Amino acid sequence: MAGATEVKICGLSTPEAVAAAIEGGADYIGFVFYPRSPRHVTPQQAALLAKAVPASVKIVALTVDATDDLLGEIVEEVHPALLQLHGVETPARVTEIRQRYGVPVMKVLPVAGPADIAAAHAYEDGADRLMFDAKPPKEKKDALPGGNALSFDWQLLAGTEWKKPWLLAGGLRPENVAEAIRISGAPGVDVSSGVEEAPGRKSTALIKAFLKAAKAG
Ligand SMILES: O=C(O)c1ccccc1NCC(=O)[C@H](O)[C@H](O)COP(=O)(O)O
Repeated sequence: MAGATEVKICGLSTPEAVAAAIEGGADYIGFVFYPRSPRHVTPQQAALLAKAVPASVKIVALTVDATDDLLGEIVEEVHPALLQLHGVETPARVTEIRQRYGVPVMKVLPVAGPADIAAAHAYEDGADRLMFDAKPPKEKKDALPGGNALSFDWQLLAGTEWKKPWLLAGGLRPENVAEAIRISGAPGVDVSSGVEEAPGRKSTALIKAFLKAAKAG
């Protein structure tokens, strides 16, 4: 996809939101398998939603330190193109998951400062893709590992080089995504809260506006 920014719309849970992402030109759509999330879907619900997704749009299954049983069920029911690992999975666990299920993996790295960017290099060999997302707020004890509408300093990624394709996430919205791409140099972006009317409730208009702004950016 040289030249065009890849876009992932995450946390979809209705046929309307899935249709808006496809119509708007999303490259990836994400389903969240994490019961604490307002965007959580079961593998069976995701499998139904996935029926409307053309092969040109990749389905991403997002899990957080998932057990092998859950990963196996998701792979069997949903047939994702990518497993997004959003927990504290080690490089060894990332490699193990990739080998066990034969599905490419995207490891998410939480970022608050330069040390987090440096630490991400440990995942370059084992993961197929990387995603840099804002670190959850420390002061909020029950904060989710992602989907917090928080951004980090995009400049931290400017000029960095990676062996694998990567996405920028965290606090992106239709109004700021072009600037985020320009500053960070991100080849891909991901959004959840920035295309919602309320936590877990996606706006079809915001999904389309985000895609338009990111693809133009
Ligand atoms: O979105 C969630 O509810 C979620 C829950 C647990 C782990 C990860 C989660 N989301 C991960 C994503 O890929 C989000 O799109 C990413 O964190 C950006 O979120 P936002 O800042 O809300 O756009």
